Amino acid sequence: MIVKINGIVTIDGVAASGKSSVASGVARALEIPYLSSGLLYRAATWAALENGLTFDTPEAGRSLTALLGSWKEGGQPLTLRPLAGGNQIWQGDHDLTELLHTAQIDAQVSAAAVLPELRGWVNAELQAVTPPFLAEGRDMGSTVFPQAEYKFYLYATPRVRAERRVLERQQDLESVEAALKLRDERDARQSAPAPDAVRIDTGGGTLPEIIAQVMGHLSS
Ligand SMILES: Nc1ncnc2c1ncn2[C@@H]1O[C@H](COP(=O)(O)OP(=O)(O)OP(=O)(O)O)[C@@H](O)[C@H]1O
Ligand SMILES: Nc1ccn([C@H]2C[C@H](O)[C@@H](COP(=O)(O)O)O2)c(=O)n1
Repeated sequence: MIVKINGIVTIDGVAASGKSSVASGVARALEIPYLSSGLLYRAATWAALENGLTFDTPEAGRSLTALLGSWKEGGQPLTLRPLAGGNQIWQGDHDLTELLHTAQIDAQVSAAAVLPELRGWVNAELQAVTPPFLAEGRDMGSTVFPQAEYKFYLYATPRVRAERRVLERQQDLESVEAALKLRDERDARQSAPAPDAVRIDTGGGTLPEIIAQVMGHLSS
């Protein structure tokens, strides 16, 4: 059965719960783009670190958004390319995507994402996109697109998520699990999923099965 979406689908969830992988699979099946809000937060964190900005001063948020604004004015904006196979972030003609999934960015991104000015910048970037699309992150169905047609929330135990992550990165299981728990705790202080989202435990199936579960809700 072909499912047609004209509006917005949101997928929120905890770190490494499978948001991007599930979003990519569902977006491909629906033939619509998906937008990774986490990638925008990661890119802004990278920009701050590259330019010696810190996140713990009263002017941190303004300094960071001023930097992003100056890049835009200079014709080198951070740009999200919402490719269905995997989102990319470019600055001018440089693809930054590979630089954004490091342990250093993982450790710093929650501190950047707490800044209201940065949250406003990310939300405005996403809200400028014309539907249909799928948006994934932490607060897509609650704050950014409360009007979404369909909302999902993905979760899994820290151990399941850490076991998956160590397959992608050269790190040991215990430290990955500890870092995920810390990021969960920090992220939960600044963003909450929509209470009306369908909750899916991604530990309960393979990736194709979880994608099929989401598709089942969209077609019913
Ligand atoms: N059943 C499953 N559901 C979702 N992801 C799975 C599943 N099984 C394995 N994975 C794997 O889990 C890993 C983490 O997924 P992904 O990067 O999509 O998560 P994420 O929530 O977007 O992460 P982050 O919050 O760090 O950006 C990927 O390697 C993905 O292939
Ligand atoms: N809607 C969002 C999306 C992301 N963040 C922050 C918090 C995350 O730790 C970080 C990286 O996101 P991920 O790649 O893990 O999806 O970005 C947020 O606060 N709100």
